[in-house]
Amino acid sequence: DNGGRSGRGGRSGALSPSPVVEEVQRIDVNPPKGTRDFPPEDMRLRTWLFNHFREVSRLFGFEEVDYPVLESEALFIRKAGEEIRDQLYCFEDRGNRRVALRPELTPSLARLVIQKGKSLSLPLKWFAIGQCWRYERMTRGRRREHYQWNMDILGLPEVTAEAELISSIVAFFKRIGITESDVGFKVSSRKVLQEVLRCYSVPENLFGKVCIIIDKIEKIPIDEIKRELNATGLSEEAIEELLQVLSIKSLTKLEEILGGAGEAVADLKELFSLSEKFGYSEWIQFDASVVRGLAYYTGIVFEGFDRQGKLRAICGGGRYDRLLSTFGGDDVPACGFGFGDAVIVELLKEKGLLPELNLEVDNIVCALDYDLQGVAAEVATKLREKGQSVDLVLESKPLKWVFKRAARTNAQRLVLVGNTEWQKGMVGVKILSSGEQYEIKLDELE
Ligand SMILES: OCc1cccc(Br)n1
Repeated sequence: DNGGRSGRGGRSGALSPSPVVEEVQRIDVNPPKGTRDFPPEDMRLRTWLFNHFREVSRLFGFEEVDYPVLESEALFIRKAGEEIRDQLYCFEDRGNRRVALRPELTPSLARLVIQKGKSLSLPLKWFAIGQCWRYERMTRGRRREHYQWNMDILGLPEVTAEAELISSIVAFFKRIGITESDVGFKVSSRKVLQEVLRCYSVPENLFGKVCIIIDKIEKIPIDEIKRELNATGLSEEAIEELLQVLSIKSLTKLEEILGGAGEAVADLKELFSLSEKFGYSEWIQFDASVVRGLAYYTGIVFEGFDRQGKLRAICGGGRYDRLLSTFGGDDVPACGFGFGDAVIVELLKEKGLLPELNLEVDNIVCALDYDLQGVAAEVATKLREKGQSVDLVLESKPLKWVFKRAARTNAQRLVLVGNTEWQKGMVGVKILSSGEQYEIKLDELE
């Protein structure tokens, strides 16, 4: 069915009017609230960003993995009061199963590692770039989906794993022109909190909840923080001491307060020493107030921030040694990070570092007469088999139109198939940047 279009060489694209035109209500052509389309120019930037994510992951010897966007809701039900839980994009499917669009990738990784069990050889280094979802009341007009790059190392209890992960993020920043004067990493350890809470014999099961409250320290008033901490059962004294410790910005000071025997100080000292060896010590700073907003972190935590303080956290991660056992699996030491696709673009805009990405095509091939459409297809196929991209004009168009399209698509070369030349087995070529033009035998066309 040619859709009512006229025959060969006729005006293409014109549909013969249907006999009865019923009034069709126009659908909402915007994507659902909080979601984005990626038209070509936006997709070029996303592809550019993801290619850097992938190249860094390759340089660090990580293997790519992925999981379903849809997971069992149970994977994300944690009782620590996390925002990610309150905003879970969950529903009951037609089989009456409780399911959710993943709000993060780490629980899926844990699920797959448990599923694979002993067949996996540790340590494993996996990376993923996946779309993650949250259902937030649109009052705040924030997005409901973003793409996250995750890198995770499982099976390594040593702090070298965290040091390697931060190194990979630094490598990414450097590739796109971001320096340590633009961004830094605030680094701490949840063991700092643990050691303080232990002094006040706070039960371990409160640990996640306390962390989630403290993660809000810069987002809600301090009195609200104290009230919520109090509501978990912490004494006034414990709360005061906790807030004191959280304001510490130097490891030396931390050691004075906690003593030198604890794991928190030892881990952090080792990380800062490794950062010298990795060559990114200028990028990181100790900041005891960093706890991150996910309940399952158990050790070192870190977050990338813009030094101008204009943007939300760029990325974040840490150690989560106990996550697998919360799903009934055997614990495996683990650490990883998530890096969203939105804040980084805001940062690149701020810094004037957005790349110029234009559509590029090597050739535009056009038959000057519709009878030569087959020959044009032959030319296009030959060039494509040589690895050259070809925008083949699939209809009869005036040369003016072809030149206009060549300019818009930034075609490097125009190949014209015309009767005169084709009688001699030749095609016409025009190099669009220089204007140089010549005839050439088809089998000599490179
Ligand atoms: O960073 C939290 C988050 C999770 C899912 C989707 C979006 Br947008 N943001």
